[in-house]
Amino acid sequence: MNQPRIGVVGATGYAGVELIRILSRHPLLKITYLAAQKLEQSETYGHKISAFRQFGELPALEPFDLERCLDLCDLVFLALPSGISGRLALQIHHAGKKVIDLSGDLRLPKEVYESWYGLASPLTQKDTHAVYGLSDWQAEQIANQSLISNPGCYATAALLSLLPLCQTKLVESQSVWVVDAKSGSTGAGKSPQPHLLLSELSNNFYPYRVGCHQHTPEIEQKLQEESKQADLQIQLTTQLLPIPRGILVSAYIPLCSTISFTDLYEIYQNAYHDTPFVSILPCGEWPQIQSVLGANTCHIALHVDNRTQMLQIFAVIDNLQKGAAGQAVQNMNLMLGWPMETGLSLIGSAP
Ligand SMILES: NC(=O)C1=CN([C@@H]2O[C@H](COP(=O)(O)OP(=O)(O)OC[C@H]3O[C@@H](n4cnc5c(N)ncnc54)[C@H](OP(=O)(O)O)[C@@H]3O)[C@@H](O)[C@H]2O)C=CC1
Ligand SMILES: CC(=O)N[C@@H](CCC(=O)OP(=O)(O)O)C(=O)O
Repeated sequence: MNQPRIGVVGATGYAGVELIRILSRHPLLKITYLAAQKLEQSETYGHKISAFRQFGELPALEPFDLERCLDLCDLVFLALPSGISGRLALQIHHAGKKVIDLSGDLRLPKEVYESWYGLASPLTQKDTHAVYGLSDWQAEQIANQSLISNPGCYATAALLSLLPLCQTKLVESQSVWVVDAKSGSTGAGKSPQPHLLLSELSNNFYPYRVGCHQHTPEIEQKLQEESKQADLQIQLTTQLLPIPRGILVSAYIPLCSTISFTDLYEIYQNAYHDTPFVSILPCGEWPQIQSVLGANTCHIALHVDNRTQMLQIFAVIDNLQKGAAGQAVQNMNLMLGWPMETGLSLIGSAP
């Protein structure tokens, strides 16, 4: 079989570069199209992104052109800002190509998207719904699909932490689940913004978009679907850490019945027994962002507090890997019928 031809649009952004880092080592495909926006003319990728300086096997980086993208690709990753990405994803998909959209544009119903993102949704009534690409949770639903909406970074860490609870009777119906989430600065993309200056960010740490973060409905939607509790809510706090990469989610969940650590651990092990990318840590071990940097992995730790009748659940991911490019490549592997770990590292880069 010919190797599938793969394109990346948004190839100079943080998620795009991470995609190309992974795809350039993937054994079963050929990268045939790399595009961004602010380019006068085509140039070598290594000239623009110096980490690739000596890597001469990539196509030239071009200003995006839809016709060329359709001519040159069988499957396209869109790593573009929300508000731009979804519309292009639908155009490319309607032209018969497989698409993985990393933006928030196709993750939510039209009205919900418009109220949380403050942008016009690209969805119309007749659009095929994209499949939500939470690959470690629903690999079967992703296999052989042609339009995937890749989850948000906070949403990935939160959902991997919380979804196994949805199939138990451990939690109060109508309870509010507290999700305290912290991210490194690459989560905000590479566009210059004052709050991302070294002098603002270093030696600093603070919450942002409290009460209105766009991943709130994305997380609630999936939890409600899996628990069949339409009123389940989360209280999400997002915070900016003075590090470039990584997310730590700490979730606090009221219990309505008691459970031992061993039984809870078994529920989580069973939930992720099919994936090599999610590890449940043994009793008393706590996850560290450093352990997942550069890898498409998620480490989850559990604590049952019998004193307060609460569960504490902690998860770490690399926002650019499991939270974006790594999960997107895992989704591609599933879509194309390949083993889902193909081309993906299981080992973090730290220390
Ligand atoms: N960063 C992260 O951790 C995560 C990001 N995401 C999502 O992935 C997407 C990309 O994020 P990120 O890489 O951080 O963003 P960046 O701002 O770092 O990169 C955006 C990329 O899109 C390109 N671009 C922008 N507008 C256009 C256009 N009209 N036509 C062609 N190319 C265009 C930019 O090129 P140029 O510079 O030439 O304009 C750049 O290559 C976003 O939707 C984001 O929400 C999802 C999960 C995690
Ligand atoms: C640190 C930081 O700013 N992180 C980003 C997360 C980016 C992301 O995943 O956003 P989408 O929903 O558009 O994909 C944020 O909080 O908006």
